This record gives sequence, structure tokens and C-alpha cells, in this order.
Amino acid sequence: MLDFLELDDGGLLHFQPNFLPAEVSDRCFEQLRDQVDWHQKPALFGHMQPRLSASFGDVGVTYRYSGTVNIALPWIAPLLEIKQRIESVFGSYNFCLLNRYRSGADSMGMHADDEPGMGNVIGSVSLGASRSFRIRHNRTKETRTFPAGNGTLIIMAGTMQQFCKHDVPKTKADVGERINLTFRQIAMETN
Ligand SMILES: O=C(O)CCC(=O)C(=O)O
Ligand SMILES: [Fe+2]
Repeated sequence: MLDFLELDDGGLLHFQPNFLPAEVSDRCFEQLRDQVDWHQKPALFGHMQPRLSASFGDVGVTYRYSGTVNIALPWIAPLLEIKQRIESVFGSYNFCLLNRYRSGADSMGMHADDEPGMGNVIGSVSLGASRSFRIRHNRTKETRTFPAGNGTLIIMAGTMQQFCKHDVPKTKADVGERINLTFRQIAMETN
């Protein structure tokens, strides 16, 4: 069983640098960067998301969040390889959202992944440049920062999405590209 940090109000977080061997991280980073059809998606109020993204998963899985509809493309080899490695230690997943941060100017704002139909276990793997992954408790405002580097695994579980938010802030440091994979279990839409 993995060790989980116990957050206030029942959130659980597992943080494991170098979960993937460096050669797997390096190869998967290059394969995903070069093979995936990356898109910059619209955000709220006519803005664009400050990053690129893509969605993969089992046939028929659709993930809707902040006004975007993301129909899963069929799994590709590097994603299946990493999915199997995470599933061998924790959880099971039918969808993966990929985010590509091209430089320190790309980011993800504070949010929770608490959409209806979203399983409470999210397995997140980072590839490429290291960026700060921050979590903030909604009530206590306690904030913690984890360095999400090449091959790092972060698992969010328990009630974390109900009581905490997380982000990847912009940085002025001269950082290279980072690709993050969040594996999720999403309920199939029945209508
Ligand atoms: O890039 C990251 O580490 C976080 C990604 C994230 O929070 C998400 O995809 O919902
Ligand atoms: Fe998230």
C-alpha cells in the first residue's frame, strides 16, 4: 500500500519523485510531445487556456469541464504503458487529460476536479521540466508545494477535491517544457 499524506477533512495525497525510471520518462515525453495532436482550448470570457491539452481514454468516454467537451481519443502506447504502471500501484483509470506547459508562462489556475461523474482518485504523472504543484485547503487556506519533476507520481484521493484546490503557477524561471498526465475514472454518460 502506498503512503498517503492525510490532509484536513479527509483528503489524501501521495507524492513520489522518480516513480518512472528516467529512460521511460524521457522516451514518453518525446513520444507524447511529437505524436499527440495538441490544441489550445478556449477558456472563460473569450480567453484561451495558457497551455496545450489533449484527451485520451476508453472508447465512448467524454469529459466536460468549464464549458469544454473533451471526447477521448483511443489510447496510444506511451499512455497505456504509464497507465499500467500507475494501476499496478493504485487505482484504475479510463481517461487521461494531457496538459503541455510550453514554458514558465504556461500554467493552470486554482481548481478542483470535482465534476459530477468524476472518480475521487486521480493519478498524475509529470514528464519533462519540473514545475511546482500547489495544493490549498479551502477552509484553513494551508498551502503546500510539491516539486513535480520528470517521472513524479502524485495521487489525489479521499475527499481532496471537495476540500482543497490545486494549481501549477506561472514561473519567471527559465524552465523547459513539461507534460502532465492526469489519469481519471469517469462515469459513462448514459443519455
Ligand atoms: O499539471 C499538473 O500537474 C496539474 C494538472 C491538473 O490539475 C489537471 O489536469 O486537472
Ligand atoms: Fe486538476
